Amino acid sequence: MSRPGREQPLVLVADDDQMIRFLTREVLEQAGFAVEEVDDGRPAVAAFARLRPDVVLLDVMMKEMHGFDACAAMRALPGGTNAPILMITGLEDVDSINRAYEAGATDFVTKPLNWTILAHRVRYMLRASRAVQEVEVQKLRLAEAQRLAHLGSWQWELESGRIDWSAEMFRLYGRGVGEGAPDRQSWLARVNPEDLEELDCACARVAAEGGDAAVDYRIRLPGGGERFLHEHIAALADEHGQAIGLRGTTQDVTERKLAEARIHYLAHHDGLTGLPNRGMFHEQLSQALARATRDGMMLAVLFLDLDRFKEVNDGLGHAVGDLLLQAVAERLQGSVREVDAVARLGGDEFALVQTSMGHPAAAETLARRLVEILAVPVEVGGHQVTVATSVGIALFPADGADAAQLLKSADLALYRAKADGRGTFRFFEEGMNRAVHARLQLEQELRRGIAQGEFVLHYQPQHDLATKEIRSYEALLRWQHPRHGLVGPDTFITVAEETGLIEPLGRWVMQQACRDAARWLPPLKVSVNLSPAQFRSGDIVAMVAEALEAADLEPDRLELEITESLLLNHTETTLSTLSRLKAMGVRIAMDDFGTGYSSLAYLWQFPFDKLKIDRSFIGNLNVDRNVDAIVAAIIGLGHSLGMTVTAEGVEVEEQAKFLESHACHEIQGFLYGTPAPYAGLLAGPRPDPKRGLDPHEARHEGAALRPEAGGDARLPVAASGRW
Ligand SMILES: Nc1nc2c(ncn2[C@@H]2O[C@H](COP(=O)(O)O[C@H]3[C@@H](O)[C@H](n4cnc5c(=O)[nH]c(N)nc54)O[C@@H]3COP(=O)(O)O)[C@@H](O)[C@H]2O)c(=O)[nH]1
Repeated sequence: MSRPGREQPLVLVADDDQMIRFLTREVLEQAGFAVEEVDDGRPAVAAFARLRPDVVLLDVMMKEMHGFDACAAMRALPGGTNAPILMITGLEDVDSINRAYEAGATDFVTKPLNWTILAHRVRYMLRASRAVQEVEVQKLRLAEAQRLAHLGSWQWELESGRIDWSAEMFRLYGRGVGEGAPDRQSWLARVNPEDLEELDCACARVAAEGGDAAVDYRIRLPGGGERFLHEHIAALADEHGQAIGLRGTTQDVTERKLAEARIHYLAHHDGLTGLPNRGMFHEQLSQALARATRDGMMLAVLFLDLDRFKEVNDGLGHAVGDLLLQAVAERLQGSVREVDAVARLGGDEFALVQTSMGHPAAAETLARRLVEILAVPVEVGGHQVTVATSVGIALFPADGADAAQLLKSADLALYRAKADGRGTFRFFEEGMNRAVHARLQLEQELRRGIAQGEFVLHYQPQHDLATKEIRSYEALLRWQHPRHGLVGPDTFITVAEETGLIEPLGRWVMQQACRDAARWLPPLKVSVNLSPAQFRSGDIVAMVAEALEAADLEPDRLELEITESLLLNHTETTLSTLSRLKAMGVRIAMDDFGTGYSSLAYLWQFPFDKLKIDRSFIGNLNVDRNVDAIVAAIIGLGHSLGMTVTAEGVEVEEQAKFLESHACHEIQGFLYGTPAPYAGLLAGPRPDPKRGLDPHEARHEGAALRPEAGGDARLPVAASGRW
């Protein structure tokens, strides 16, 4: 029962009467206490400070400092607040007793002392003191635990309105611990008005019905800012079970709430642009649909896709691609009303809900504006980037009754916008579904056809107009479809380009054409068509070099036909690729010349080896004088620039005569030979015993009608390793 490190409890006895001190010591030592004596108030205070006794017996009447003052002084010392101090008064008057309590005495006894019960009295005091100490320790521990857990506690007496707060409650509310408990009004004034009703109702319910309740609410801190609190409220009942008050525990859950809010945000927003993601857009659209149904209004779903975003990503890097997407998101947000929702659905796809519309024209106006705004070049990562945007529009209620259906319709409309030339918008129409379905089927078929090796090359000769000798063959792709027969490239090239299948397909064409040409006698050449999509994906220079090397074909026997559309975008990159190909020794031909918008500008920028006059001009030769003049001018241009001029689509003798009279170098067309399988070429020329065809004797007539021999121009099946 004594202090730690002390075997017996120590009693400090302060009395100026030596006899009393002696007798007290005798009694207490016999009862198992250790005793320290002093004869006045001042040494008593000093001894208290030094020894920290477990109990003090303090006489009131002493010479220098009486017991009241000594008691008050001890209380002010460390450890003095709860120390058990027994005052010994000689006077049994009320005034002395009051003074003793006022000075802080724990209890008092009067003289003459009853020696029999003194030791018991001291023991009880000591026990009571220990209990108080224990409670104090527990309170401190509880306060510390509450502080660590940000857990406050409070009690509210209903009748008096008195509210007690624990120290942590003050801290939670951003107030000084000693500031004094609040009243109901000042407490609730701190609660966020949006949450007040819920908290107030919960308190009222518990007060009226008993039991408990839990509420989450926000409070406003004195210095600004908010804190989230979790409140557990329980009723305080009297012995009859009647509610006399409320008590509660209050926990700071700000961090958890913020983390939850962050998780919720991340789950519903796109990390790159901060826009709502697909899931949230679905929710927003469903809510907008519910409102539109209720108000009998129209709404529009606009589905946006950036045209050629992949080129930016691949060409300038993903960091630039990301910046571009952020810039697009900003522009989109800046172009819609606050009530309209904008979202990034993934990749370069964005979507928008336009609400409260009276007429479809509003959606058209918005779509037009978006196409325009997004077409303005963006400065990202030191690059001026221009992307066009295609927009598909679906209207509610006409094009779908729910979010999923509307999105599908808008997607189909987008698909049409892209197919119709990009950088434009289209409204959903019945029938789009069927068209898209057919296109998807074609894509699947194409994949299967590639895997099965169903593609073959046909060759069409290009004749020297003066000598009538074949200068080269143009390789033209055909699909030997198991059900549809021989399918021309116009049916599938666009889908191959859009799906990226043009890359493996084009690679195979290049390899096969080089392999075939290597079997012809020099200088017979082969022309291969290149799609702009092939320039966008992969390294075309390496692809050509590999094909030449694998076939052991001299580069100057390969001619690459490109169209003006290739030069419309990223001219600099494309021109540099073309220059690298030309530097390898490969010849470059401008196909379909005259059909583009700025043909002449391209001629000035790149030294093409050949110009192929588009067959739309040749078909109108001798029919339209203007066409005659244009064709004559193109031939003259080719002569001046030192380029070979080839006329495509020559079908009748008169056309050939016109071209001959204007010194056109080469002609290609059904008049001199239709495209035919490789084996069909043998119909005219005599094969070279060592290598293949002799071009000077080669004639190509009716070859297409001949059955294919050997099928060596077929696309190899996947097992060949290249696929
Ligand atoms: N990227 C690739 N494109 C290719 C490849 N193979 C072909 N193509 C392109 O597909 C388009 C259609 O080609 P095709 O159906 O083969 O038509 C060619 C000829 O058959 C046709 N032609 C030739 N002479 C005449 C004629 O006298 N009259 C007439 N009506 N048509 C004729 O012209 C097409 C060749 O044109 P061009 O390429 O412009 O020289 C076509 O655009 C092909 O380029 C491929 O492997 N990759």
